[in-house]
Amino acid sequence: MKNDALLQVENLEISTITKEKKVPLIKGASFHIHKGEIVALVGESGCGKSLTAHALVGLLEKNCEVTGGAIYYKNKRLDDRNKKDFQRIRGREVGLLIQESLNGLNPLHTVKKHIKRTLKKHRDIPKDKKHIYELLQSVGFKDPGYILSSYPFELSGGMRQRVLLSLMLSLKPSLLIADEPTTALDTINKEKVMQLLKKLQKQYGLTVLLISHDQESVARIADRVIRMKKGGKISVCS
Ligand SMILES: Nc1ncnc2c1ncn2[C@@H]1O[C@H](COP(=O)(O)OP(=O)(O)OP(=O)(O)O)[C@@H](O)[C@H]1O
Repeated sequence: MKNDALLQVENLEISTITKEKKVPLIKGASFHIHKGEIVALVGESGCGKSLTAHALVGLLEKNCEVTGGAIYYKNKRLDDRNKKDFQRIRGREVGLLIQESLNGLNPLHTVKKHIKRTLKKHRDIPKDKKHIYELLQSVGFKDPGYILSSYPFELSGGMRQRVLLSLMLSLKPSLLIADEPTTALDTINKEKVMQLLKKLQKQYGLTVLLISHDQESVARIADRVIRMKKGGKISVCS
């Protein structure tokens, strides 16, 4: 394995397991990400991008398993960890931003409550007003006070997506996996979220695995684009 990679995926195989048999869904997926890089993983619908993303954070569905290959994160095997280990790694080390996360915003809670609840889970992260304001400013909000007092339904899709991103970033993950982070957004908001990721990469050295079926939109901000073929094989696009 390449020792200087933050994440190294080698010959990954993910299968569905039933009582009778194991059916591979992806096979032979290999790629790596260096610290501070934005790598876009593209490929047609159903090729296995989301499965890969979920395997990286230990969130495969119950009927799926990593059945071959290896995942290394900071030079340590990741795929053989137990549930508890993954809970510790998720959020603080590796953050996963998915479309469905938007549904995770509680309509009865203000943004302030969402942020406080996220921060409360981690003792060593600053929770003062200045820090929270900076966090919201870092995702492009010019009036954090207004956003903090808002409920999710009072915000646009793009704003909610940026609130989610701020929740993820508050935990300072070493690696952010963003799976189709802009699907529900219009073109202007799509571009805003993309540019924001680029800005965060430059400012904070954020490392991002950006998953999308839309190569054109992610290629603009990615340092490298890799393509997954149906069945899992990965080739380098640029
Ligand atoms: N829990 C599961 N059980 C059985 N098959 C699954 C499961 N999850 C995914 N698959 C299958 O694995 C393949 C890859 O799915 P995946 O969701 O990773 O595709 P994708 O590349 O992310 O597609 P999209 O761009 O549409 O999100 C698909 O054929 C899908 O039907």
